Amino acid sequence: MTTPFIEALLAAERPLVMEVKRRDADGLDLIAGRTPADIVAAYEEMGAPCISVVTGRWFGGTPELLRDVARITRLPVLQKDFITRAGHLEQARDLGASAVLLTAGLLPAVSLGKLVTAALRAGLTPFVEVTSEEELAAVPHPRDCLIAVNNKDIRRRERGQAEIDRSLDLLPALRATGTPCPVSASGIDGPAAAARLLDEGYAGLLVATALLRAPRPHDWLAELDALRAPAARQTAGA
Ligand SMILES: O=C(O)c1ccccc1NCC(=O)[C@H](O)[C@H](O)COP(=O)(O)O
Repeated sequence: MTTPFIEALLAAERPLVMEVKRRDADGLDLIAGRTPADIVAAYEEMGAPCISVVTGRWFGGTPELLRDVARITRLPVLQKDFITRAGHLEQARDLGASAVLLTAGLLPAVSLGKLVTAALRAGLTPFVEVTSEEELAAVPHPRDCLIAVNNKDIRRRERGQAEIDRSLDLLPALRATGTPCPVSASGIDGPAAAARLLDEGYAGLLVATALLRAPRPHDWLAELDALRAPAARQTAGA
């Protein structure tokens, strides 16, 4: 089963989930005086197939930020927060989310299973983040989930260096689950890392800090396009 969030990403020529996030892992401002509407308009203009909104407090988010973004855009919206209960899923849907982050490393396997099932029943795409094969093995219904490898460690508040090799190493295991849209998330700091992940076979990437900090985001994306292998560009969005 695919969902609007997964379909949008799979159909995109440049499959980047572009994120609205108020603060980086060190608490530094990422917004620079822009409104959520400014950021969403820029992302839409740059061809984002989907938008992510961090509502987690560590990153300066609030539920209202999700509601505001979902009201402005017709693109499918992912909520990134510490979702641990079915009530959070209802709240996400009421605020306008199409997809919800479920962090495998923070949830006991039983809870992850219940939340994936409840999200699917509620019409929400489970965006399940993993950092290891053990966490991946605990993801139920992988064909119905979007599974993402997080290159950072949320238990360390995403501080420190990203490990892009984690995504590269885990890709065969992700594919073996049958998940329709493997995604690499967090710490993708420039066009070179993004191009490499897409060329290696990732169907989508999630990027916040690098795009929000880019002095000229269009140039960032143009460089990504130029770096991607021609064959990969042809098959993307097919
Ligand atoms: O990963 C989580 O579990 C999490 C939970 C609650 C709020 C945010 C969470 N993660 C944050 C992110 O995943 C990053 O914002 C996202 O991947 C973008 O990373 P970056 O491009 O490095 O800003």
